[in-house]
Amino acid sequence: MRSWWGKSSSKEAKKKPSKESFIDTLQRKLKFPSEGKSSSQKQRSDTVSRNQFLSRPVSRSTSPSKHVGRCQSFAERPQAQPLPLPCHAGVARTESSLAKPRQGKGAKPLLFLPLPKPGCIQNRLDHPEFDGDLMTASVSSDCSVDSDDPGDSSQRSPLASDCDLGNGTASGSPSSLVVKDHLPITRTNSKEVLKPANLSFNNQSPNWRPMGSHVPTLQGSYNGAPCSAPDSSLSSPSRSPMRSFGTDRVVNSAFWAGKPYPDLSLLGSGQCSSPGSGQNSGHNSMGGDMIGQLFWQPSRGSPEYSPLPSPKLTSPGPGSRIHSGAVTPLHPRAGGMAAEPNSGRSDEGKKRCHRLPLPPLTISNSSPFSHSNSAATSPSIPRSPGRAESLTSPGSRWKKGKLLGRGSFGHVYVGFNSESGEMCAMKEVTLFSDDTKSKESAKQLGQEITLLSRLRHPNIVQYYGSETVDDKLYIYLEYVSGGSIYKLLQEYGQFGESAIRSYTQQILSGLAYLHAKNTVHRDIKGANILVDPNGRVKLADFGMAKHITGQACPLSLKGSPYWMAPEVIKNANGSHLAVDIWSLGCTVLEMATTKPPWSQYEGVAAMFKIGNSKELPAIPDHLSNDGKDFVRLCLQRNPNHRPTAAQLLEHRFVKNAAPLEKAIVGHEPSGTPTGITKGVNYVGKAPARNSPVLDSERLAVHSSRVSKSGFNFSDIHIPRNISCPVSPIGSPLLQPRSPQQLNGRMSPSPISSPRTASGSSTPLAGTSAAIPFHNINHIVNWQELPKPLRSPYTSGTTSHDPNPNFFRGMPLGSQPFVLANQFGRPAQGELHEG
Ligand SMILES: Nc1ncnc2c1ncn2[C@@H]1O[C@H](COP(=O)(O)OP(=O)(O)OP(=O)(O)O)[C@@H](O)[C@H]1O
Repeated sequence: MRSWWGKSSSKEAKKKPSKESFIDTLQRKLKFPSEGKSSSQKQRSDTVSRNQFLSRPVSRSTSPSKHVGRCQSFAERPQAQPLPLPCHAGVARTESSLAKPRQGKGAKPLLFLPLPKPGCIQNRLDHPEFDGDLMTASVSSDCSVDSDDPGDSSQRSPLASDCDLGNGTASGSPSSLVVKDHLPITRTNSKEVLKPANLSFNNQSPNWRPMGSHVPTLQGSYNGAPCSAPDSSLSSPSRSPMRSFGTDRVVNSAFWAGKPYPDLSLLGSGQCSSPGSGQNSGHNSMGGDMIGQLFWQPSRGSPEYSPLPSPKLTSPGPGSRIHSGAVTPLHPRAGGMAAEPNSGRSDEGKKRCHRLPLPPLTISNSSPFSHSNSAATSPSIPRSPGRAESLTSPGSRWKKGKLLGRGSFGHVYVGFNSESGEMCAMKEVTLFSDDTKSKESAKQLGQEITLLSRLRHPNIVQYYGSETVDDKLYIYLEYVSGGSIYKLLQEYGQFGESAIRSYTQQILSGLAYLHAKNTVHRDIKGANILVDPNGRVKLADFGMAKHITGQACPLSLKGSPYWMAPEVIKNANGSHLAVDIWSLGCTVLEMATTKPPWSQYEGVAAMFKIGNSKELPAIPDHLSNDGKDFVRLCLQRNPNHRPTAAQLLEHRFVKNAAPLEKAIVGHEPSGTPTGITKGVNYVGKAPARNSPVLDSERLAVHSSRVSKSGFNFSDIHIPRNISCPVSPIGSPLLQPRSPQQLNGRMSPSPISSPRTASGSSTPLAGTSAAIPFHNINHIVNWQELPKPLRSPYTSGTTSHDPNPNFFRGMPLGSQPFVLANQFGRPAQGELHEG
């Protein structure tokens, strides 16, 4: 599969010299999508980042990767230099150091995206400046994601086009679209955005600015210094003095101002791990350190590979999970000045300076993790010998843990912060140069970042932040340990109706919130809906999501075939939001039967069926009448006839859905019925506990239905012992089931892989089945589609295709020419009727 992941060493060797240019190319393409299109855009591009990138070649030329063989011991690598002595003056985070990073050798610019504090996420959402900032970013990036005002499309930026985040239908220029979507990533690499003058948050209170500037950083309105922990590229097991920079510096930093990180002086880690050290960990999916990640084949660090451990490096064993950039030297631009005291090292090019992301601060008041009471840092916490070093690490950073799953564009790992004890999901994507899929990955991830950073809802996976480290992009997300609905279906079979009701209600809740923000997910399906151990459902994978404006435009061919609405397949004009409702109906059927509708057909045939026939999919008899009615409402071919998500929340099928989360005795505030917060009906107690301040927008979204329904959980008896199809295997500490353990109902899938805890979500992600998108261009008809692209639900399908996500994320121009043939439309770019 993903040939772009696993490149041979020789390939890599060839690539390395051009790696820098690839980044250049990538950056250029991402940042200057519209170069040549208009002088103003060009000028903007120049202003934003061109100058900054001019320094790249220098640093690139000194990339350690060029000098280090993949099997070379880490200790033998050129960058394994003695750690510098602490020098606060030299490492002070100053604006000037940000704006004028050292341009010498090794001054490799990094795309640094510090993590926001969840609290600041909240703050940001509560601040109108946030929207303004997004707006600014949108304008400067030609991104259609403009207004962030939930439910108020009237306030959307007039400059926003109706083009997809990833499609750019308005422009009609695939290339430009791709570039636009890269903005959130690439802009962060611009030193321009680091200048206070460009900051949208200058007027923010100091208490809000630091972390709150993170997301805007993604949007290009960066304010303050990056906040990630500095680290050293040196993988000395002993703590580096430079990592113990004084708290005063941190406290004085504008970036850190107001940030409740008294332990900032502990940033950085003295932990050393080798690229192969992860092997010592039974559940460590990523052996080695960040260097290993960065300069070894990405796949080598994953559990499915066997990286050679460096004999010269300490292998902390189970605790040797990789720091996010734990051994990556700080880059001066990435606030790396903090760890580049004297630049005394002669070989600056060997420094891979970037700061590590901070963990998300505790969102929930009830979170067992807090920085003042961190279990992870408690000396009373028993630690295995292998973890001791890890846990005593001073760094507040994420360590890459086991592999959770693989998607089309990257791997998702558990991230663990040994300082706070918190976990996250780290989505890692390697950005190779002139690789079509790499660009597509970056684009999609950029979209995902852009959208996710604006969302905050208990039924939507929370975005924490992102950063780019060399050729890898990391997105830090709320960790939802139960896995996807798809995976649960594969492992446990169809859901009972109570679970379906509850899940559907929660999906609707998330969709209602999303749609109120004029955002359509466009890829609702079981594989993109995660479940936590309490049965709380979270919408995930916003790579296909799109913010829509009022302008009408043909629907883009985006999504997963079996869940695609007819109007999408037919490229008809229609309500964009309604496509999610159709997909939800398909997902309900998926939960009820383990398969989406029309799964008896292979992909394109199914699409043809969906798009051209008048048939409705079969609804299982065992579904209640309410359930059947709900599905029928969702699967109305005329999108205008489909109820909205908010309306569907009033449907009997979901209205009385029982929460699956068990009550925690003594934790509920008196007088507040479980699941009800300020009149907002949620399944579970997430809003009350996980969101100190509920979004007014969310309240607005749901209050109407609550008032209409007058429903109160206290009015009914809610069984607490509902069988919850939540898989404990989602726990990062548990091993996935072996194929033999799976019952006969399930079709083989990557989830059976002993190396993958959760199912890969797309056939393209299959180990050997993935087809680079550009290769799909050569496919001329369905029969030529490789097996993995065929329906995973039909009998003749090979087993390694867990998800019929055939055309998901296809670059423009590569989208179903097959469909073009089928539907008589031109086979290029977006397929528009007429
Ligand atoms: N926040 C999360 N918490 C727990 N697991 C997650 C999380 N995000 C993703 N995963 C796991 O990683 C797998 C791949 O993630 P995801 O689908 O988001 O990647 P992707 O590259 O966007 O894939 P695709 O775009 O093909 O759907 C998922 O199937 C899921 O099992």
